[in-house]
Amino acid sequence: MECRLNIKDKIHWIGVNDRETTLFENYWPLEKGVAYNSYIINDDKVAILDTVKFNKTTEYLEKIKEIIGDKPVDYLIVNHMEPDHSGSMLALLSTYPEMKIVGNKKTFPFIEGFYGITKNFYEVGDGDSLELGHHKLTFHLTPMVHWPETMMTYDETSKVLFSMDAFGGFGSLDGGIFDDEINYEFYEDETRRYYSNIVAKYSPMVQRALKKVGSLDIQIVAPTHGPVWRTNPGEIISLYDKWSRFEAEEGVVIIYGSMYGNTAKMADYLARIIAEQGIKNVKVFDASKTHTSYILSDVWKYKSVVIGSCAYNTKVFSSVATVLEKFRNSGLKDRYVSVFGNKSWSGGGVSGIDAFVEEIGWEKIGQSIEATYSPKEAEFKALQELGKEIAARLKTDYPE
Ligand SMILES: Cc1cc2nc3c(=O)[nH]c(=O)nc-3n(C[C@H](O)[C@H](O)[C@H](O)COP(=O)(O)O)c2cc1C
Repeated sequence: MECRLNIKDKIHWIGVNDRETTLFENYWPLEKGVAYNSYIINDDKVAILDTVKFNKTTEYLEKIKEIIGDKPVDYLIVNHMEPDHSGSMLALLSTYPEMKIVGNKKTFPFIEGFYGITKNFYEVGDGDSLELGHHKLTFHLTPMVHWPETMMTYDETSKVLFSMDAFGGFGSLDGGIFDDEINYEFYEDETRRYYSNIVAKYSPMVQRALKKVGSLDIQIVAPTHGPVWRTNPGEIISLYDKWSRFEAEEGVVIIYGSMYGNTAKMADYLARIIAEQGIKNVKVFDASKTHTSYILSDVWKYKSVVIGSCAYNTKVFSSVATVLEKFRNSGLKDRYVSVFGNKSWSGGGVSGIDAFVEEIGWEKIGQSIEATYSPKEAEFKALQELGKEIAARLKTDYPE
């Protein structure tokens, strides 16, 4: 992509696309790639905001050179130290040895620990400013969104918020880089998937950060992944606000684990009942087929969750157990939950999910339904009642 891509005034996007890495953090699928966004302000002083992952360093350094020619880079502003953004730092410092590395006091131990760099540090505190000539940057410390050292940088001149991973999403930038140039629905989904997978555990800190930058006049949100939000920055800010308050939409996510189809049959039956009641957003996931990444993203979106499992060596089936562990770790609150499953002797699946429900504190709808060998008349009747109860609750919560 054109490396001179201008954001505003003297600010350029110098990010890169990564379509080779298959798993983000070696866990979350990147079916549509990811972009590592970096920005350069080519003012009297040259400042770069965050770098890119190490696998893209050569391309990245070329982009910088094309913009600034023989000028040196004066500052590298480190909003976030995760290696997908700091991975080219050492190469950048080797190319520009006089460059000052700007961070807060929590940033520098990461720099030394990861890269052995101990010099050129320029420490800033909350509210400090840095003049580049025309542009004036201020620093806003936003710890634990989602690492200890995280901060955001605001350009007072151009009203751009460099927000690091906050407001970022999966998906490479395929030509379109601004919110008015892209398929919005795709990037909204991928941004929610990124939020629920990567940032969500720290939702209370996200709320704190939103309050902190809420008084700024933000005309452009420039995150380190996903689109740059220039036409409607308020949209992504309000989505983040909604997600970090655990606000949900009308809909049901049914997740099941099944070896021989009996639990799957119950899931499909329940889905049909709920749809018959007029609930349009009903998603059914086989936990053994769909990566937890996508399930978590939809559970972040919809209010009602139904979890089903066969009994497996006295426990919840392994693929469902993985999903439950991710739910637990994500800190998600305020969901409805219902439970079903199958056994052939003393069980373990349904009782395991029940223990999870007890622990996570979501509101339970209906009684747990457990079939033995295979679901029969009694279980189908119970599923009918459950489906109606879930739908009725949603209709009350989300009146048309
Ligand atoms: C490897 C294996 C382990 C099982 N462990 C248990 C168990 O611990 N307790 C139990 O009641 N049933 C156990 N079962 C039986 C299944 O849970 C039962 O047949 C159930 O109906 C399967 O549901 P499904 O068709 O959705 O896979 C086990 C079955 C298999 C194949």
